[in-house]
Amino acid sequence: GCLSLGMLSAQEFHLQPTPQVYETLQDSIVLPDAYRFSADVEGAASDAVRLLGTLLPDHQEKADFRITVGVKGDKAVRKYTRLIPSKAEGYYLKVGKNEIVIAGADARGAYYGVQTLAQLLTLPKLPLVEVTDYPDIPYRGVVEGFYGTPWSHEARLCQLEFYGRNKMNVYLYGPKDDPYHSTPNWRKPYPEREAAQLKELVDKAKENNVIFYWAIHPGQDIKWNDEDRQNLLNKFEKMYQLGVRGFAVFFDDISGEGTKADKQADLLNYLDDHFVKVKGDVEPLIMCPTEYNKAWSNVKGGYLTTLGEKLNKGIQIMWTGNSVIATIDRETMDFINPLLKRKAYIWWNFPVSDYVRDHLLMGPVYGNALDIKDEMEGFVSNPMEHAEASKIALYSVADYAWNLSDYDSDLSWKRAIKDLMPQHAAYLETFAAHNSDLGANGHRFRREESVALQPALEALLSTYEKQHIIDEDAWRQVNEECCKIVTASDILSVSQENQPFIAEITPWLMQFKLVGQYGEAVLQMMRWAVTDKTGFETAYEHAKSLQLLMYKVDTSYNQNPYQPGIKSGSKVLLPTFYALFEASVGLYNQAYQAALDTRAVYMPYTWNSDVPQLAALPVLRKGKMGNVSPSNEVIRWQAGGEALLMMDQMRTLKSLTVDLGIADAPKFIRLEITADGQRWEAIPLQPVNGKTRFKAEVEGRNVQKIRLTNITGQEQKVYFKQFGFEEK
Ligand SMILES: CNC(=O)C[C@@H]1[C@H](O)[C@H](O)[C@@H](CO)N1CCCc1ccc(F)cc1
Repeated sequence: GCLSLGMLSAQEFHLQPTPQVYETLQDSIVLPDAYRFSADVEGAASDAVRLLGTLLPDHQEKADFRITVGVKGDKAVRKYTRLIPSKAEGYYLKVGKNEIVIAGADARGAYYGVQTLAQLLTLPKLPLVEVTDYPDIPYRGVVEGFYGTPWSHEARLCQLEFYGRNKMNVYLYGPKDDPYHSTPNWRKPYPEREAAQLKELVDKAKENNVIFYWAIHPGQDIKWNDEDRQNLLNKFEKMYQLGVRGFAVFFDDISGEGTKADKQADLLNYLDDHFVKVKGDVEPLIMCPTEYNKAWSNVKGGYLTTLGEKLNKGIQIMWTGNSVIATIDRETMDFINPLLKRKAYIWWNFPVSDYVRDHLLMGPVYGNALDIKDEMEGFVSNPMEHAEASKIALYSVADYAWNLSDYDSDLSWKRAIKDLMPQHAAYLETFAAHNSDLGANGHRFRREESVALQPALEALLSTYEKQHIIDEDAWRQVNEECCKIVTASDILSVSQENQPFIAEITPWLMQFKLVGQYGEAVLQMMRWAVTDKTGFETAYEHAKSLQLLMYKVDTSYNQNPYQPGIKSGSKVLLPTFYALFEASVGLYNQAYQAALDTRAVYMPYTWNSDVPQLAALPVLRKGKMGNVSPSNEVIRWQAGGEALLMMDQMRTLKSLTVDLGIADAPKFIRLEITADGQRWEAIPLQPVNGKTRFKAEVEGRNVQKIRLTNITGQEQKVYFKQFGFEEK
């Protein structure tokens, strides 16, 4: 089931999301078990009244403590009218000595007022407060819009309750890999079981005051004719019958006919005029454009301006920012809003990790501007396929979107962790602090990692590498953290506090523990490198065994075809331990005229390129296989640009495959190999699947380097879908 807010003590208490105006008076009360209730029960505040009923014991008529709930205009709250903010979803909340008042600007505002009261009721004593509150951004929430395994039904039910508590008011259902959402089965109605589950989600969303939008992704094969327009209308009608009252059309990640702006606009306007306006009880349409970020847009081509001019004013248009994965600032909004002739509705691609599937993004939500609350129509987060793990970022997205100017990314992150696991928050914070970066990736989007420990790690490494001495204070801090890492990993892995969450992150907990143990072993190696030969050798063997164990975890779990494996502490922690390992072995070899292998990571392949987007891609090795991680970005490969795969020594190949997402790759890209680094030999690319995949005949060839060069004399735009080889 879903988890409720854990007990919080008063001094650390903070309302979530941060209210606009919030005054705690010095005193507090104990809520009496009898109170008089006045509300227009059948009125607009019915959701608020229902939620309040779940929070408070049954009330009795005769009592002097009064609880009043209503919406502006209700008789019950008439005398508070001027205290109610005149902002959509706003509310006034007062806890007084003998009364509680919740007066909403509208129904959802009253509901949010009760959600805030619900947080106050978790305190040991109910503080006297006055809250005047309302959201900065009109639409706040989540778009389930990622590639990969869609969230489970249970996970979605839990998410909706989380959104209700955190005042998120939208959930857009648009999982890229749901066949009935996208090409070609968008035309088909859901089978009975899925339909029943969607109906349950719609009901759960309503219960939590979340608008459930069902999105359709027809663009890859839609025909611009009456038949397909009717197909789309029919599907929307089916979803309407399931209770859906919010609809979206996503035209992202498509090619061909479906990308035409005027056709898209005609379709959306038709749906607006003949479905939304006819039904009368459906939210304004949302659309995601094909050019959904600045890097991919061609303003002169007129796609965005055509949408801006042609789309009915009420239709909301999504935007991911200056690139696919980007933080949002004023410059971003100043670019797009004039083109769309309306405020863009931000689709924020974080913490989505479908392009770095071996990493978890558990760090703070930071980098979005705090002064752009009037520039956005909506702000929704595209999360990870790990629903519970995404809640850390989603909690802070809710916090940011409700009140931008008071947002503090680090405080919000700490609160998000406490909200997810109240009892084991300290352990979860240790885990989240070191599992936050994405690793090298085609979008070149990175996050900070191990922030608090960085100074000690840097001091320890630089002192040791430069002066061959141990900075004792740094050594102690790092050793303490390694101990915490091992402890936290074990305690979290058996925690009963949120089992679905632990199930999602267990492989990463295993890896994280090994990183901590590896750190401990390396710290011992440093300690004994020149003082205790036997002690060093034991620690060295232990470190080597832990390296192998980390490799085993990374090649056994999460073996998806995109970014397989399990990475933990990959940006700062582990690289520092690798460097300390190599330095200490170097010192030992010198001290004892030994020749231990200093290499920490056995990575025989190196990849680099003068094509910036290619240079950013990580190279992976698994057994005899090597490949460069695919890039989801369109690669702009300049004339003469080249990419090099270098082996640490001569190696004999068995096979080599290339897929650049274009059918005539051999015309653009030359593939060459060399055994001695001097003489290069071009190897022809032979089509494999009659589409965009090619193989090079390298069976038995001795190779030290492989080179790919753009030989067309001009820039080429290609995808880097696959570059892999196998050794004999
Ligand atoms: C607003 N819509 C999107 O952001 C679309 C997609 C999905 O939502 C995905 O979750 C997200 C981040 O990976 N986007 C990346 C797109 C990559 C991509 C790049 C080049 C391609 F050829 C295909 C896909």
